[in-house]
Amino acid sequence: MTDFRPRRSVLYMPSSNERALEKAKTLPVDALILDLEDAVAPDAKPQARLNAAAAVRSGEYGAKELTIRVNGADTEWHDDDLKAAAEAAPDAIVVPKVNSVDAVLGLVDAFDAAGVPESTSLWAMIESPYAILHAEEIAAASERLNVLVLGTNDLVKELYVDHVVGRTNIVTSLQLAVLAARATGKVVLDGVYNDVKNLDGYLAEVEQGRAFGFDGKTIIHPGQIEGANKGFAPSDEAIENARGLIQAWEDGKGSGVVTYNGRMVENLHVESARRTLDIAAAIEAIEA
Ligand SMILES: CC(C)(COP(=O)(O)OP(=O)(O)OC[C@H]1O[C@@H](n2cnc3c(N)ncnc32)[C@H](O)[C@@H]1OP(=O)(O)O)[C@@H](O)C(=O)NCCC(=O)NCCSC(=O)C[C@H](O)C(=O)O
Ligand SMILES: [Mg+2]
Repeated sequence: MTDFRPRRSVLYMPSSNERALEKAKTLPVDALILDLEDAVAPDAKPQARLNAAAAVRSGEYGAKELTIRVNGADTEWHDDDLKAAAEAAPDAIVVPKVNSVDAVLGLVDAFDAAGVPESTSLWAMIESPYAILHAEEIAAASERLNVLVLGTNDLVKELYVDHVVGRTNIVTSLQLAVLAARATGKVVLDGVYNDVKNLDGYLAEVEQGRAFGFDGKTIIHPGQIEGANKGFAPSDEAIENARGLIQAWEDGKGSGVVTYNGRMVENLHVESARRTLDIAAAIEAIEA
């Protein structure tokens, strides 16, 4: 696995909230989304834009991946947001409501026109029924797009449904997004959990997202960081199992069938075990 970057916990923060921007410097998240969109009132957008750009340029956020969420391409704020982001050169620009291949291609052109450096990638938010149904094409539309971000609040709104325990009414959407990411080699991040005081409900959703195959979770409050960091990292048991399985495979070279803990081991299991160890090593490196 090359170029793996942990994105277990990806924290949104309103770029208008200077206290939160300051606090985020010390929070143990893998990535930050400095928001200019929904979390920022229209009047506050110009100052939020300046704050987000200053935060990226400050060099005070350690190894965290820094991204700026601009307002959507069809809004009056988009061009100014993109210009400010281009100058600040974050790791990625997060664009909301990306619904089609044409939208991705338009954004890539807009990035070039605004002078967004090549080192800044595009994270596309998948948050409408149409985007879910076209997630694979959207994900494959450009090399520059490396992360799909689920916008489950907008998705629930667009589906005319409610937020329900277990997310039973959007399971198909979540799984289609994961399938699209895996089919195209992109990263995929789960949506946010709004009830910031309900830790048990949040942890259940982390576990569900991990089980579905998401790479990490977008979050909205510092109290959600630990759960995501733990939930999207290989457990001690998984690491130990991966090491043992690889050892059994190496020891058994030349013999026909290898077993570990009573289970058949094939090359594909060894590949999964190596992936687990690579992820664990990447997490250890950023936490060192
Ligand atoms: C949800 C909140 C409004 C709650 O805020 P608050 O009541 O102030 O929380 P606390 O008092 O418990 O905060 C404790 C301290 O933590 C800091 N804090 C809180 N949230 C953040 C944060 N996101 N980043 C950094 N720091 C944060 C507070 O400043 C307190 O600090 P201190 O005073 O020093 O102790 C609030 O959490 C919040 O605004 N969260 C982010 C909301 C947001 O960004 N929403 C937009 C994205 S979600 C979305 O819609 C995704 C998608 O588009 C979709 O459709 O689903
Ligand atoms: Mg949204």
